[in-house]
Parts: sequence; C-alpha cells; structure tokens
Amino acid sequence: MSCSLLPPVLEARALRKSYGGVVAVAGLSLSVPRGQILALIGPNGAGKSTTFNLLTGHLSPDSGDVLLNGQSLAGLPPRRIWRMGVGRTFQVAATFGSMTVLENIQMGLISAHNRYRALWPWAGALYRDQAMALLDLVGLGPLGPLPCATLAYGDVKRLELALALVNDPHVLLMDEPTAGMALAERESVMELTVTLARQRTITVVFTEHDMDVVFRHADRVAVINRGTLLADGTPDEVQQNEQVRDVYLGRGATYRKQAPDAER
Ligand SMILES: Nc1ncnc2c1ncn2[C@@H]1O[C@H](COP(=O)(O)OP(=O)(O)OP(=O)(O)O)[C@@H](O)[C@H]1O
Repeated sequence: MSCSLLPPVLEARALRKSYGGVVAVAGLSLSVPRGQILALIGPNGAGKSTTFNLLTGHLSPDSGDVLLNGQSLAGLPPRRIWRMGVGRTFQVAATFGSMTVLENIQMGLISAHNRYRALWPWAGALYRDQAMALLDLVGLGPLGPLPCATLAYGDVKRLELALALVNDPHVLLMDEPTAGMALAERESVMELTVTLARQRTITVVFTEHDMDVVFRHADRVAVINRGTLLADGTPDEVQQNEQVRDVYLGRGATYRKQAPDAER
C-alpha cells in the first residue's frame, strides 16, 4: 500500500517524553494513512509502549503533538480520545472475569453509548443483539453464556478484540496482541484482526516481539530505537535495512509473508 498518497488518519509530530532523566521518546514523528496495518517494533526499552500511551492520551508528551484526522489530541483525556474513534487492546487483557462473555460486550456497548445509569439486571437486555453480532464476528458466539473467567487465553484475546470494536473505531492500537499464545493461535488471532480491519477500513498500529507475526501481517514496519525512528518502510525494505539487522533483527534473519502451513 502506498503511504504518501493517502491522507493520514493518525499523526505523531515530534513527540518527546522523559521519565526523570530517562528519555523514552526522543522526537518521534510518524504518519499513518487510513486502513494501513503498521507494526511498531524495536528492542526492549526502545520506547514502543510509551509511544502507544502518548497516542492514546494515557500519557501527555513533554512536547510534540498527536493528530487524529488532522485534529490535535493535546490535553484530551483517554476516554475522549476513545470516543473519537481510537480503540486499544492491552498486553494483559482487560475483561470482567465474573461476568459472562456476552455481558462483557454489553458492558462495553453500554459504555460506548454512555448508558452508565442503566442498572444490572435491567441493563441485561441492552445491546444484546449487537453484542451477539460482535461475538459472532470474532468466533465466540457459542461461548456467550459462559463466565469470562473460564475462557482459554486465546478466546480472551478474541473477546478483547470484540470489545475494542464496540465504539466502531477508525484506529485500533494493539499492544502485543499475540503475547503468550501458541503459534497457531497467534496466527489465527492476527488473521482475524487483519480481516476485520480490511473489512471495516480500520487503521491498525500494533507492537509485537514475534517477527514472524510482524512480517506476515504488517503493510508497513516502523522500527524504534532509543526513542527515535531507526527505519520506516515496507516489510521488505525494513528487513533489508543494515542498521535494523544490526540493532534488532540479526544478520541471518529472514521473514516471509507466507502462511505457517506452507512452511511445514
Ligand atoms: N514509568 C516509567 N518510569 C521510569 N522509566 C520508564 C517508565 N516507563 C518506561 N520507562 C523507561 O523508558 C524507556 C522506554 O520504555 P518503553 O516501555 O516505552 O519501551 P518498550 O519499547 O515498550 O519496551 P518493551 O519492548 O520492553 O515493552 C525504557 O528505558 C524504560 O525503562
């Protein structure tokens, strides 16, 4: 996908953030066009999570700005940014274990529609059909009545993906979406994410330590090192970048856009 011809949905402009004496993000600029799937990679401590938290408003930059569809998000609280269409999933899934799978999605929809005053059990009827449709979308329809705490880890990540869709986001930020999963599960969750993102033209930015996942699914890869962009381009360009190979990927590594089955 060509980056330059499409207008950016999300833009980071010269972002800087320090924690005391530690400079975590050191003047980072990045522009993400509509519908693109961008992987943000880099060594431990490079500044990926801090960048994510700056993009979602969970952290305020020391300087610089974040723009959504050209509008500055400076000073806006995370909830407001979420309402503007920036969804997020976390490294550790955030769900209510004591509620059923279906109720979790209903709670998300109630929150997205600002219906907080609706009290359970009366609220149990609210947004049921929409919640079921979202569960079906991520393949969890039959598990709707189960307590969330009983779900397998991969299903919790699917539930989290459905939860991220309750406010119909333009942009989805995913912090290590496949962390802690077995290979087959990683592939299926990532394929589902990409399929849904393409169907709904959602722009996805994800961090990931599994390079097979990154190079198989990303349209574009941005490499962060010491809080700045070391490289930014197509998966092939980034893979062939000498500096990236030295600092992060290693000299011998090659990753392909190919299904794991085809490699066995
Ligand atoms: N709350 C904090 N207080 C102090 N220093 C922090 C804090 N959060 C992050 N840092 C430091 O900022 C730098 C960037 O951290 P960050 O978590 O953004 O990197 P990362 O690329 O996400 O790392 P990882 O891949 O290990 O998750 C690191 O040096 C880290 O130790």
